[in-house]
Amino acid sequence: MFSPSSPPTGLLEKVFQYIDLHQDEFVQTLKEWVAVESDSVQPVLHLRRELLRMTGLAADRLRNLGAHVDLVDAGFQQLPDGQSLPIPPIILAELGNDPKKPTVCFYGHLDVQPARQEDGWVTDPHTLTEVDGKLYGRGTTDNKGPVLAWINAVSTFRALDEDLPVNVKFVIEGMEEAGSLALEELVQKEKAGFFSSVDYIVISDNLWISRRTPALTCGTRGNSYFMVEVKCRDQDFHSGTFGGILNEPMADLVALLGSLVDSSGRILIPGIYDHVAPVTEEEKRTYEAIDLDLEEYRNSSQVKKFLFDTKEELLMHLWRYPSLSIHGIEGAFHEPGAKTVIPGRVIGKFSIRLVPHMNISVVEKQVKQHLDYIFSKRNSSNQMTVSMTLGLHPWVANIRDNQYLAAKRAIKTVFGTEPDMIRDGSTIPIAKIFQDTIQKSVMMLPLGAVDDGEHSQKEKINRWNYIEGSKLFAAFFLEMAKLH
Ligand SMILES: Cn1cncc1C[C@H](NC(=O)CCN)C(=O)O
Ligand SMILES: [Zn+2]
Ligand SMILES: [Zn+2]
Repeated sequence: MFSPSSPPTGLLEKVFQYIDLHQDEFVQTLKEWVAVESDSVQPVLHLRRELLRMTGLAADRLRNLGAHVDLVDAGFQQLPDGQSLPIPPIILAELGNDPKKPTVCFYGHLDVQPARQEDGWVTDPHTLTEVDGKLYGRGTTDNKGPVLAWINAVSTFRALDEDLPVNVKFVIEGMEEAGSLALEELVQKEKAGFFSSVDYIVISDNLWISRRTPALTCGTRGNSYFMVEVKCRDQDFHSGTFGGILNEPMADLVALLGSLVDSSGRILIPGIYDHVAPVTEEEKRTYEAIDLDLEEYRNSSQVKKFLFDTKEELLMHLWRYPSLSIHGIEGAFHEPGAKTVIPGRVIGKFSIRLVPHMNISVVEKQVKQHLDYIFSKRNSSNQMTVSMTLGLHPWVANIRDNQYLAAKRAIKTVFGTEPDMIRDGSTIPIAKIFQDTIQKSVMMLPLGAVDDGEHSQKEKINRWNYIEGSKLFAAFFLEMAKLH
């Protein structure tokens, strides 16, 4: 009798064997992809050319699988300085359209964060380098490795001349790290087209909370990003000739930023916690079950002390409570040395991570009211302007959906364990957009380990995660077919 935890038999065994035998080829393709500096963050033409080249490589790979590939023109990005740069086309691809099978659509991105060896990489960030089973390189875990793992899973069925258990679609973009420019518009435009036959969406663009235990992600926080400008005049002053007779913009701004959050992490904006969903007993138990060694996590993060001492408190403050972070000050003097300047105009930047059931426009009002109040108390003659430049909703999965069940079974088969049911403190804006626009089930199925270092120096994916992850996607296809 079949049980999900029994060893793989028949087709699945053949698939796993094929993936094990061909793992060096899979790593080689990842190496070729990592070699392309597809940085979407720095707005320069030569990097946009690299992004175009990366898109071409992925499109070729998909065509070799037998997929029908559309490269959808995404127009241009307008830069603040009036220049414009091309946005790489978005790949819409499909393989199979058997009405008897479910259609699973994978979303991933080919662009990466900037990386320079001088920033503290041991190896060249664009030369995939294996050390002790760790594949170092920019984009290995975010997100080229997971995109290729999905492709490896599909290609294995093709290579074995086996029927694909599901119809597969791909949405692969090249501007995720720059805010998924043009993607929302495309999703809306293709709602009744490309997406009309999609039953499920899978995103693999976050990490486990553990180094060994796989995870399924059930929700992410949103974000609201604020800029607060304090202006005296457009030019800087000399503190020797103006110091003592001005309301200094930096003094105002530091007071404003200092009024936002206290040293225990509590946000000081009145009313901000009003709509945060209360914690239920059932929810509490989900944090207890998660595989997290607090000391190991703390040490590997090189932090002396976190704000919370228990695993449950820590996870709740990462995943289900809002947090406020101060990111930077534009216009401030920040270089080394002792310049005696009074900046004439400065912009403070901070953001509030949002959770259910916070309301973005309510948060915006509360922040503006609070800053108005603090500023008015200072009696400053400067001008303050507050704007919310980004409002991203939190996302919550429907974990009772079939695809979560299929993923759990596939994880059990490949890893022999139940997944950690996790949330993620950061935001993948497209998840909520997919859910709201095409109204189909969205699942986040991460492959990478907690210590992969996405966006950081020495980014890596473990060979084990990459190869077992390819198996996981293949097993997931088979479980989906069974459930349909
Ligand atoms: C750009 N931006 C501004 N507010 C939120 C974001 C998205 C960003 N997303 C990630 O990092 C993906 C992690 N897998 C974040 O959450 O900061
Ligand atoms: Zn990513
Ligand atoms: Zn990223």
